[in-house]
Amino acid sequence: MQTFTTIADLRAALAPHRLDGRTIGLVPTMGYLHVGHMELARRALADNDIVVATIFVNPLQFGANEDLARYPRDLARDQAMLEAAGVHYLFAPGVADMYPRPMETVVDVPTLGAELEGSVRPGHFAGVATVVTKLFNIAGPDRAYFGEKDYQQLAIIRRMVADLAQPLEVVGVPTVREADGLACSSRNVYLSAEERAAAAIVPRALEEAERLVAAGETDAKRLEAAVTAFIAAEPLARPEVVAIRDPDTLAEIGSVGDRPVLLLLFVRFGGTKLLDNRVIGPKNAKR
Ligand SMILES: Nc1ncnc2c1ncn2[C@@H]1O[C@H](COP(=O)(O)OP(=O)(O)OP(=O)(O)O)[C@@H](O)[C@H]1O
Ligand SMILES: CC(C)(CO)[C@@H](O)C(=O)[O-]
Ligand code: BAL
Repeated sequence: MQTFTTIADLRAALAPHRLDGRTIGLVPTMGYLHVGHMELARRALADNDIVVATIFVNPLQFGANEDLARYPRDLARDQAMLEAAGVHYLFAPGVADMYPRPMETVVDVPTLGAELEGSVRPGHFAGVATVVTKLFNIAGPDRAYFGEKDYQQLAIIRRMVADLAQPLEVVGVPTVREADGLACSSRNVYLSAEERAAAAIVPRALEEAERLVAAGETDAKRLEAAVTAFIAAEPLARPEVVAIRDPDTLAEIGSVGDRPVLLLLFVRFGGTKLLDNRVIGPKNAKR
């Protein structure tokens, strides 16, 4: 595997592959890799001739009081994991490589980006949409891989690709979990031992919601309230977003049980945010 830090070097390496008609899969990440990221890489390797992973902790998507400076980083370990998996190229630019000047041009997502996680992270999804567009422009992939764990992010990227006719396929990859059900996440390392044990409440809340719907709950607001109370019963957990939405449009919906609905959770443990979600209903029946 070759690692590049400049846009020009990555483009030079990919140009001959494109000329020879090889397909390129892109796996964008912020690094500190775990088995969830490696599942994206595995899928990309299965579908494409050449796979490019990217590691960039993107300042544009962090709010002023967020964890940009302390975001976990370990490039040598990440390189070894990607190399062992068979990834062909790693693009790991510095901030000056990606943003040599302040960005004048950005991709905004004013409606989808303002709700749910966006309501507690203003500007976050515009930062994501902008960097992902730039990574697409740099690598020119045929397919790009994103985790379903970041459901709103995946929905926004799908919408962006459609709205802007970006010439690639977006592939969503199911969430990889720890033994107790907690979704793998780079930020899990921030959790204290007590918080890590308590965090199992998050996937259990998804199970609880599924149980309530199976038991006949039909009202979205009542279900949100019940799930919020279930999470809040764990003293270390602060539920910030508990929302039932349309799985495709993320629009609010009133009733559950008659069609698949998205349950999206954003829960804080101390200073750490954890995300999870599940599509509940007929669409999810075989999961
Ligand atoms: N458990 C997981 N299963 C599948 N994909 C995942 C998982 N965790 C993250 N991803 C995906 O990996 C890509 C890169 O995510 P990122 O580097 O932000 O990792 P992360 O673990 O989500 O980090 P954070 O803890 O900062 O949210 C995203 O598309 C994300 O959805
Ligand atoms: C897609 C992404 C790499 C853009 O910075 C980031 O938001 C992430 O890791 O999910
Ligand atoms: N995993 C999404 C990237 C972020 O939280 O900034």
